[in-house]
Amino acid sequence: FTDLESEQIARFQEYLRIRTAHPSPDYAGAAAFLLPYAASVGLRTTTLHFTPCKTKPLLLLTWPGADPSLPSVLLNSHLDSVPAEPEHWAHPPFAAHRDAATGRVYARGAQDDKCLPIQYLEAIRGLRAAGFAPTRTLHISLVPDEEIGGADGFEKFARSEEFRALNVGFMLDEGQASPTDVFRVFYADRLVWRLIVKAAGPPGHGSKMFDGAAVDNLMDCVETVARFREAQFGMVKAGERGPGEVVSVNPVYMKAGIPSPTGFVMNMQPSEAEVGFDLRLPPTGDIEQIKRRIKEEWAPAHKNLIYQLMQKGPSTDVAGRPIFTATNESNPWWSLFEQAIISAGGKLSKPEILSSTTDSRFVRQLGIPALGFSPMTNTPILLHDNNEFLEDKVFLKGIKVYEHIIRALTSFKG
Ligand SMILES: CSCC[C@H](NC=O)C(=O)O
Ligand SMILES: [Zn+2]
Ligand SMILES: [Zn+2]
Repeated sequence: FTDLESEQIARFQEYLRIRTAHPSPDYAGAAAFLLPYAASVGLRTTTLHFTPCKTKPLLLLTWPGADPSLPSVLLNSHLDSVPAEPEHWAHPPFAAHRDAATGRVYARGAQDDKCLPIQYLEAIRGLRAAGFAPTRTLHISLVPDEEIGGADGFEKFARSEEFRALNVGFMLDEGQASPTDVFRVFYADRLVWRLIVKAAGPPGHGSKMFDGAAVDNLMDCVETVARFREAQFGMVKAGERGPGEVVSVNPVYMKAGIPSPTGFVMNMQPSEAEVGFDLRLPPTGDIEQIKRRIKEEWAPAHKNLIYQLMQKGPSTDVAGRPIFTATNESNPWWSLFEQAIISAGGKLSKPEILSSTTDSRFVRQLGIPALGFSPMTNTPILLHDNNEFLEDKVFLKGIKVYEHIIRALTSFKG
């Protein structure tokens, strides 16, 4: 590695060592690292707050363009990470250990998405060194709380006067790693719903066989949902649909039983039981059809089941259309992005729907085009997983890719 490359890897490790994982992300630590860093590459910095306690900063970094009248380009990244269970990791999740043999940097957030701000800032450093000056203004937003839904983060930001004033024409946000040598890009997120089903039934002796116990009723629900899930997953396994193109429904918690000092009472069948599902639909998915299914098949009242269905985030854009970004000639930003990847020597896969959810949805909802992209090829998908890592060479290559992307997007005069 060159001296610069070694420094870039060290900066990545330094950021990974700041504990920005939930449930108590060190946002102050992240800001104390990122703000002077951004200033050192010549960016203007601002800190916004959308909570009264001011514990959730949103950092805004700006590289002014020669023509501030043109809509700007926004690069986004969330500051927070999901928690890690250190006992299941080969290396401590906040040590950012670099394995000398493989170059893998292990840390919570290595892929999701703490590589991004370092790559953005180092790309800007590289472009400045090459004498490049943007025509359009470039903004970077570093936002809190994406992993918990963004209510105090991008959701409030997107509704703010400060956001409107940025006059954003296009946004790039996180994507997902690619196990092959082809870059992946995402033009939509799925819609997020939460489903809670509660069962009731007569209690009874643990030894008694009878119909209609609460757990019996709940199992009916879980089995019906499992059959639907198998059919959806089957289409993914068969390669007929991408993972973002089907409805996913996964049980995420189950609750039943009568607690006792040593655990649960073992010889009583409880009168209540409950299950929670994470439910996701493609942006064009038919929620009315799913609602009918829940009412008639998954949680019918005649089986003593009641349910709550809650939507998390928007289901259409401000004009009432499904939320996705065009990936054809109708969207000039798409062509610029595609060309930038080619000029960086990369190949791009067919645009996909992301199976999970990002802050992009708040921007797309406003009718502003946004793509999900994380430049990580030949990398296993380890977001939210144990032993999350990113290889140093892949990380460094990403910096070069962003140089091409930033150059192309901020030079667009159309
Ligand atoms: C309710 S929005 C939740 C956002 C979250 N994002 C990343 O994992 C997700 O579950 O996809
Ligand atoms: Zn993420
Ligand atoms: Zn995540």
